[in-house]
Amino acid sequence: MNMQILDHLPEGHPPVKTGKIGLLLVNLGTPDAPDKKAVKRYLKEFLSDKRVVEIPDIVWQPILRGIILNTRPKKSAHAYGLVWTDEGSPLAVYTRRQAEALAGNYGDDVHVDWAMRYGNPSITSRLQAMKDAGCERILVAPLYPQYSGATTASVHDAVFDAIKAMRWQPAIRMLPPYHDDPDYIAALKSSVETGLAALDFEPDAVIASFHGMPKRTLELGDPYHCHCQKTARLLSEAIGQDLTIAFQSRFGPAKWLEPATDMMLEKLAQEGKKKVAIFAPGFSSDCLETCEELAIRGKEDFEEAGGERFAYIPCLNDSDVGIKLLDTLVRRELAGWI
Ligand SMILES: C=CC1=C(C)c2cc3[nH]c(cc4nc(cc5[nH]c(cc1n2)c(C)c5CCC(=O)O)C(CCC(=O)O)=C4C)c(C)c3C=C
Ligand SMILES: [Fe+2]
Ligand SMILES: [Fe+2]
Repeated sequence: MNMQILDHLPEGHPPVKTGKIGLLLVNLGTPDAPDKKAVKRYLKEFLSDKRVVEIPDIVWQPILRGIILNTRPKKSAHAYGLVWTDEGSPLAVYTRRQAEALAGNYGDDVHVDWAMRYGNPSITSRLQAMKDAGCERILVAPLYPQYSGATTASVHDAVFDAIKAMRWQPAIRMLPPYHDDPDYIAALKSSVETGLAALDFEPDAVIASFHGMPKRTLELGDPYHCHCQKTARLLSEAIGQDLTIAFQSRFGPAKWLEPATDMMLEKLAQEGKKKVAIFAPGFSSDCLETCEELAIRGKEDFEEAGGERFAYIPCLNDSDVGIKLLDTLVRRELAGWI
């Protein structure tokens, strides 16, 4: 498709650009800076999403504004400070690099960009920029291999909320979850095998740590838990090695999916499994939850419980296999458009 500026418009109709396609990679979001103020702003937006915290506003907002936003930002800002890079928050850095690596793969008519569900750059601003540049068709890729209401569906909501304000809406496609896609499993296999081969010890356990969710979401029919289990099973079969599944990042007093990663690390050390390798297949980029919670705190917890060797294997990020995977997934969804 060639970009055109529509001519033959009736008098009074504003000029419009047309004929382009957009590819928008979306990840969760991260604060603009590793300080209390920026973290508070980010957490307020994130934790006010009803897809994330499924408690009526009348009960939740006083807790959020009265307690959580007055206590958590300081602690979280400290954690972000430990992993912040010269280029910014790891999640934003890798998501930007993923978009940059894909840009140009599909010809001049496809604009590739990235956005965050919470914080910046916002989904609304990037969709508007694509529309202004003449994108009539947009593929949105929520970078979550496993579907959950809190992540995938929340991106869908934000995309359709954003285009609600447009008179002339682009056609929208969404990348489906890819938890059992053979290309995703092959990419994980390559990454885990490379990570394990680089170790100077043989792990007694290899842990696949997924972000947790309240247990209630499983009972309400969210497929997230099943998707995580299936990813781990397929990967375990592919690498011919047992994997220990665990769920990290518990938030709030409700019961979350189990076993919890921190408890599992303690248990393994106490059972005499003193050498472990851990990786996070549900995160397409390294972020606070992997760089700080797993690689720093997880290691400390494991060693305090008597563990001796601990290795963290990075996410797919913008590695060659990671980019090849994203390219394969995206090309499939762009079929018929390019
Ligand atoms: C990968 C999928 C994710 C799911 C599922 C998910 C659910 C979920 N998360 C919270 C609460 C928090 N998560 C936080 C950070 C965070 N979460 C994900 C991904 C998923 N979350 C990522 C990629 C990140 C990292 C962001 C970054 O900036 O690097 C945080 C903020 C950090 C902190 O203060 O600890 C919170 C809070 C809930 C409640 C939830 C499910 C309902
Ligand atoms: Fe989270
Ligand atoms: Fe965390």
